[in-house]
Amino acid sequence: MPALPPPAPPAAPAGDQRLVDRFGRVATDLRISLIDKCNLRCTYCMPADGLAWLPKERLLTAAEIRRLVRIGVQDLGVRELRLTGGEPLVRHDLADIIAAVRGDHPDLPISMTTNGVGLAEKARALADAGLSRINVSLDTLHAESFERLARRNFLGRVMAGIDAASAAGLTPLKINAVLMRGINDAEAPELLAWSLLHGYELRFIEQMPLDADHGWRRDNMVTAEDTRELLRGEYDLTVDPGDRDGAPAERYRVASKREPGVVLGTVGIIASVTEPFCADCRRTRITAEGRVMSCLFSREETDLTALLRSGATDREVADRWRAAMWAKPRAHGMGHTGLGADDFVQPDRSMSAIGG
Ligand SMILES: Nc1nc2c(ncn2[C@@H]2O[C@H](COP(=O)(O)OP(=O)(O)OP(=O)(O)O)[C@@H](O)[C@H]2O)c(=O)[nH]1
Ligand SMILES: C[S@@+](CC[C@H](N)C(=O)[O-])C[C@H]1O[C@@H](n2cnc3c(N)ncnc32)[C@H](O)[C@@H]1O
Ligand code: SF4
Ligand code: SF4
Repeated sequence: MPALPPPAPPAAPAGDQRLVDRFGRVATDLRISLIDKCNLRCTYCMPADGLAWLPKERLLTAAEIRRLVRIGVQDLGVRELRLTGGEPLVRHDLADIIAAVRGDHPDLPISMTTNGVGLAEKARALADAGLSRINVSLDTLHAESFERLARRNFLGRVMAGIDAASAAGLTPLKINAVLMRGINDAEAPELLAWSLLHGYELRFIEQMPLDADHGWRRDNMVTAEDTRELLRGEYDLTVDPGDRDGAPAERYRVASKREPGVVLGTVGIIASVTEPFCADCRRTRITAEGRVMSCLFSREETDLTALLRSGATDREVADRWRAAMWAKPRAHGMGHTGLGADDFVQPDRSMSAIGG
């Protein structure tokens, strides 16, 4: 944490209070981590044991989250909200938070990224509360690989969660898969076949250096090109001509090699390491304890909770948030892209504690 608040951005033109940074980017996509706690321990994210959870009183309350979203949307130009974690389903007041935000913003797209454990029991209530759509993380269709990757034996619960979310209309439903060399990379075509069959949009995510164990190695990760190569055995891929619109995922149209030209659906690849998209980044993040992280790899965090709890006005909160975003680094938490470069420093926190 910096000792002082970050430098203030220049005075905005009247009426323009957006979250701009020094490189001309405008953050419109708000990601809030609801809780740092998780019921899985994916090897690329959390350690096998340990990692103390934040005490409850340090988490943003439902009312604070509602207020931050209101300030973001009404004053700072936020246009979409993503709820994440840790595992957002672990938060007991999740449906209440969604309902409160939905009540304030009838047209705001509200999505959630989840590991799917417990989703079967909650999907309908979340949809009724006003959740728009959902992304579920699923790296493998095999129980043994699931247990190796997540260190828990919950594949059946995740599958049931995906079914329930689909039935509840939380669509388009996207599946996030991190490929790990020698564990689930050979499964890439099978995961795609399964997703196409069910009408889910699969995205393969390059593993980033955000694991608590600091075990990431650039020369051992499965790259976007490796992934395309794995898929090319079974499918033809062509870049989707649609506007990417700041999305991390590059989308590809998928055709079967057996019936060339017949488009079966799409697949996305999120190549944060080898084909970074920082130049068009539109993200602003708030951690579960209410700190703004202007970049996933920021080493500076700006606390809003103390302001919220000290009677600050909306304007004061918005100004602090804008100042944090003004200081956003160019890319990958530094002045250039290069995860794994000599001058890259991995954040102390794991992905689960930042909010993926
Ligand atoms: N480098 C980088 N990677 C990100 C960022 N946001 C998300 N990701 C990666 O993309 C993965 C998928 O993120 P999701 O939470 O599903 O969100 P999304 O892909 O932006 O969302 P939609 O396509 O709109 O549903 C995350 O697990 C991260 O690995 C970001 O700002 N920077
Ligand atoms: C941190 S999790 C939080 C939400 C929820 N627990 C889940 O797993 O979907 C969000 C996303 O981050 C991804 N993720 C976690 N660690 C990662 C890493 N080191 N590199 C790339 N993606 C990662 C997960 O696969 C997941 O899709
Ligand atoms: S990726 Fe999601 S499910 Fe896996 S340990 Fe991290 S926060 Fe938990
Ligand atoms: S690494 Fe930082 S700048 Fe690059 S896309 Fe992610 S959040 Fe944006």
